[in-house]
Amino acid sequence: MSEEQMRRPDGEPLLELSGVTKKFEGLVAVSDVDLKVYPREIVSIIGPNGAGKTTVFNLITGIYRPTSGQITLAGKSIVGLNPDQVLERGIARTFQNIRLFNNMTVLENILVGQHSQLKAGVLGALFRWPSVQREEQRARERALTLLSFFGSSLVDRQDEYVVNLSYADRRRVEIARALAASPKLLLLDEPTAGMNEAETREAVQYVRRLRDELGLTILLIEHKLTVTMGISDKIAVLDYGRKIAEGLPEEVRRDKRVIAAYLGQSAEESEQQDAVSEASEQQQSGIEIAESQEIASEASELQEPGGEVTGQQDAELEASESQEPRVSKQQSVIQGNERQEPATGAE
Ligand SMILES: Nc1ncnc2c1ncn2[C@@H]1O[C@H](COP(=O)(O)OP(=O)(O)OP(=O)(O)O)[C@@H](O)[C@H]1O
Repeated sequence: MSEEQMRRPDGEPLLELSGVTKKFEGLVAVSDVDLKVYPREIVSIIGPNGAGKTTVFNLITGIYRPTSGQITLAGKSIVGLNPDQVLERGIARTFQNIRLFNNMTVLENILVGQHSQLKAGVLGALFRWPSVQREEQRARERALTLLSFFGSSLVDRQDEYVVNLSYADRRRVEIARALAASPKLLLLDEPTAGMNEAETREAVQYVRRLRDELGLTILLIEHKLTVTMGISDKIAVLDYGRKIAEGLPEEVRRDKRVIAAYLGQSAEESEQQDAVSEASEQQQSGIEIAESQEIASEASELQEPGGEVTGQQDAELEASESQEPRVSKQQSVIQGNERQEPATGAE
């Protein structure tokens, strides 16, 4: 029995990608990727900017349709489903750039997430039939239960406009909204982006609790390697759209192809770019964190001795995560094009 078979969790994969390829005209964004995610696993996808991570998320969630290959959830194909249908099947996600309704309250945002599960029709909502009122009451109670997963502070702020929340709180609300759809599989796109060290530590804990207490299976994209290494059962590494490595965090950390994929520039260049990118991220989120503290602490976390990866290599690895995309022109296309290819009906 191979090592992979020995440590493979029991049962069938919840999510399986087989030979998935996505081409955008001349560009192969994702190339022949295989990935199995078993129930209750936390699996991370990492890779340099432009490696294809977000495209994989967009393929799984029906924003894009694979050029070729198969994607199954619990053994059934989800290729060709649109994003709402994928959500109904049990895959919810959060976004790298938080997508909440800023002019709605915390509670209202969660209620929107439950919308697809409510039965009240237009007439019922208009005339406020008792059955509708009862359903609304249940939805509110459930929304509060979901918020309480993150402690009492968000429950206390349920009537606050989302725009007034800290960046970390908005990320929590976004996860609570994703949970409102009762997913089996949760896709988290950079769940700790823009967070300070303490918030990041807390986020790591609640990602674990999502699995341990709610039984969710989690696939995440995360740029902070300290987070990924600490939290993942398995890590898949993409580079130029190809999966170049997959395995336990320790295996991936020592993989020569992975190190080579990350080490494209000098540590000094990387650190400068990292500082600029961290600063703009913090500014956008409105969080005032001493950028130097963040960088210093990231660097010190990465200075653990041992293994084939030296402290410097590791710092370079971390720093290079924030470099500009390799294909910056195309990168700008992503933002505008993300929804330009709505998937058609189910296959
Ligand atoms: N809609 C699109 N049209 C054309 N090219 C695209 C589109 N979406 C993504 N790409 C290209 O596909 C490649 C992979 O992009 P993707 O956003 O998936 O990478 P990533 O690993 O998520 O990067 P990052 O870490 O910077 O978010 C990039 O070269 C990108 O420019």
